[in-house]
Amino acid sequence: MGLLVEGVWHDQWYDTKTSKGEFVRSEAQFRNWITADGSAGQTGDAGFQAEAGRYHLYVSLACPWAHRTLIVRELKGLTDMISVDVVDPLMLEQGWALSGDFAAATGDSLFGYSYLHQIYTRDQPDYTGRVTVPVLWDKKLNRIVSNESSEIIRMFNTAFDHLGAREGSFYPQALQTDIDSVNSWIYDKVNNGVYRAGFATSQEAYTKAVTSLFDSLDRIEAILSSNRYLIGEHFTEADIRLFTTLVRFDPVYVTHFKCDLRRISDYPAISGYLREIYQMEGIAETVNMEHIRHHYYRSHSMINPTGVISIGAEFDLTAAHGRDSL
Ligand SMILES: N[C@@H](CCC(=O)N[C@@H](CS)C(=O)NCC(=O)O)C(=O)O
Repeated sequence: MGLLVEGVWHDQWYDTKTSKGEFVRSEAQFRNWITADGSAGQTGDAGFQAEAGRYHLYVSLACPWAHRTLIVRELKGLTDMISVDVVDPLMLEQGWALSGDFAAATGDSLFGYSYLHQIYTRDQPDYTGRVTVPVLWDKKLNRIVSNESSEIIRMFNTAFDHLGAREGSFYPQALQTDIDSVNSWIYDKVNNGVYRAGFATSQEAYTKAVTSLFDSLDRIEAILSSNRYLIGEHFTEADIRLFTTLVRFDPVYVTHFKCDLRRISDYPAISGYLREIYQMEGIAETVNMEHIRHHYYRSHSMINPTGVISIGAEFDLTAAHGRDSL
């Protein structure tokens, strides 16, 4: 675990000293957008026109943020248009590695690099910042388009539609206000909340994060008790974003991140909802529990110095979900 400072790799854990033990996630720095016609998107440069075969994703199968991009790529039918490399599950002294030495890890098919930080410095030799997944790479311009998953899924959602992507939007115009509002508290308290609990280095910071996490899961349980999805009957990107956290919750976050007030299996509506999404066509193939469990338990040595992987609670994702009646 580490970061680049002016293009040089430094092995260091997150600094929580200046934030009273709170984990504060840094902003992603590459914020260009692929668009249908190559015009500039909401931020960044123009010139990233949607083209089949031009773009490449670097993901970790362990990472909930990268997982979102894999799901939208799959559901939008973009698997033949956008290629993917999968990093090794363990993120150690050199950060994300590309040895390919683990089932389903691919190595780097573009450059044969050993570490993801080499992709960052290939684009920006003096880059300062964290080296995170996902990374969306442009094979034509040899540049990083984006390393922000929330924006990558929006590009996948529409930019390739005229090239034959599957129809339908996970962020339809009429629902955008509702989706944005749900995303904002779920991001802060749940998606990032588990990390704020797990990476806290003070009791106060941990208690604050874990309390708002479970208050929010209670709120989600109430919503899902009468609604099939977060936004009524519409399955949207808000559900995809929540799913990638939920599927890691009982197997990892409960024990490894000390999110142990309740388990997802204690929430009937959320459990059914998690199962339903897992069972949607194409989703189960994006879930790799080996990568997930190896990554967390073996990469965060300051949380789990022995590297022992817990046995994990039983939870059958393939059991009947019972959500049809909603
Ligand atoms: N804002 C980013 C966050 C991505 C992120 O933090 N990914 C984690 C893996 S789950 C990572 O690569 N962490 C490495 C690090 O922080 O050094 C996004 O949503 O794309």
